[in-house]
Amino acid sequence: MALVTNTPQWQALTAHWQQMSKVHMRDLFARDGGRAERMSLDAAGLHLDYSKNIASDETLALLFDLARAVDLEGWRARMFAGEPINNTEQRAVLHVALRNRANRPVLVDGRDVMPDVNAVLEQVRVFSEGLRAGTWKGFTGKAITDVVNIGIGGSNLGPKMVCAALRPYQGATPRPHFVSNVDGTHLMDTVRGLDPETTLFIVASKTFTTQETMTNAHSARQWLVAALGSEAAVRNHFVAVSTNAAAVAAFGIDTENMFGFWDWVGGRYSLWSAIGLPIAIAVGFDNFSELLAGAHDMDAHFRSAPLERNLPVIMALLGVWYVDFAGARSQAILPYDQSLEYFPAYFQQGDMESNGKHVTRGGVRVDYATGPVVWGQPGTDGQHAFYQLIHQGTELIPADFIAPIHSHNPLGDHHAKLLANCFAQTEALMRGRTLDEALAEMRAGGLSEAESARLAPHRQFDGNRPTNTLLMDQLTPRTLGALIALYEHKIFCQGIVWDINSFDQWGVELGKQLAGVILDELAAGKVTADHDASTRALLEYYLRRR
Ligand SMILES: O=P(O)(O)OC[C@H]1O[C@](O)(CO)[C@@H](O)[C@@H]1O
Repeated sequence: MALVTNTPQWQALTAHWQQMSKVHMRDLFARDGGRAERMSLDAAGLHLDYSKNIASDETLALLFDLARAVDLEGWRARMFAGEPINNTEQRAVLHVALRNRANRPVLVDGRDVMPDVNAVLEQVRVFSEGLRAGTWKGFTGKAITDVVNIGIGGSNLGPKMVCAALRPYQGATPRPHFVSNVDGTHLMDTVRGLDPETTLFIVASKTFTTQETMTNAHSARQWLVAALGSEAAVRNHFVAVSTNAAAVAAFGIDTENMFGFWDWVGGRYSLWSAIGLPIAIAVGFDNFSELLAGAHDMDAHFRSAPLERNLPVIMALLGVWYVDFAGARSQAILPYDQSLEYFPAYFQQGDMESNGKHVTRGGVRVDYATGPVVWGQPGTDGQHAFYQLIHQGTELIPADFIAPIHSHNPLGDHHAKLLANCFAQTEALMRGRTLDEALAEMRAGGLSEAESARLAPHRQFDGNRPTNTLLMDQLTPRTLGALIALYEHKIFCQGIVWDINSFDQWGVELGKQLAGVILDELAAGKVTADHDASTRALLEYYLRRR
């Protein structure tokens, strides 16, 4: 298939940006009293205001034309139908089946996967409830107080992000902990202070071969056995979440204590599967079910709403608009909720591992930009760190602002202040401050004409910086589920427009392979492989000084 850049729809958008790049959002609002209302949308408990974008009705119409030209609706149907749309691994992409609360049959190779999905969910329910009730005992007969998830990437970030986001739903115990980095400091810092008699480890790895996870799991096992004095203790203190039963058994974990999932669940889309076990343990299975239900609400919306009223589609197309036509290179995610502290990091993997691709599904090198750099952190910390660049830097950085109407911690006027900042930032980013406004403000403040003129260029803001604002009543398991699913589907839609496979991750393999070679050399104390001069010198430097 020809590259998407050759389609008339893409070319129309290129020409359209020539006009829109001269338009200021201030004027779009001034000309059109209905803009904010028309460009707002509610679905699955979320409210999206996308009116503060450098986009007119014509822009959106052209973007929807592009979506239709690439058959977004057809691809969406193919994903939900379980077709192998991950074409480099010949796999279906069915995280939607994991939260298919309607229990609609989902066929993979002619077989309904829902009975398996429901069976694992039931296993998660029984185990998590037993652990929370204290009926699952450690080796010495004590109930579990601390659960350490050992995993990395998709086997870490999702449960870690959700456990933090749903802290208000957690009791005093069991406390969730997360170890991912192969740096021994991570494991040691985590287990220091934990009681081995009341600690359970979940080894979470789809492949059960990932170096970081297996290294941490073996060290955790040693820590436990040394403390409890018996190999037999492993049975009570280790469970596994994996697709690789043989490797789980080889590690010494009883496969009775293994929670399975399937190759049609991508790592970065797996928190809805048994990878979510730490979530069910931390907040209870009912809340975990609510999380799935929220995602299912968003799935139903994504699947059935027309493109023009479809939240993930709109956010995806606006993202394409900035990346491919306005030259934006990054996308900020700015939650105004401390509980969402790991949300940007979660979607850094979700988005960048999915859409950081340079060839089309057919293997042809693209001649357009694909996935942007995704980054962010909670407001208001970010305001005092990097917002300066978003306001007055030379980069165009589209930003998503996410906030709940109600806080779980309604302390004095904290939340009003937090939200005042959130709304003020999007207003300032859109409006900016003209030179005349800057001058008038300084004169009113008593500055001399000369001083006002000198400072005015520094105090002037262009504005016209695009933002989306996403609001929800409160960050509950249900609204969080919908929010995560919204971003997942956004990523999917962008992958379809860019004609890339969003569900493989070959780009992380080369580094893994080379690390294996280097590790052997470090073990032998000698550089033997064929390295570039820089890498060779660094290895020799390290070997001389270690
Ligand atoms: O669950 P596993 O197999 O240990 O993989 C962990 C992570 O490694 C990757 O394969 C590559 O970073 C991710 O996609 C995945 O989430």
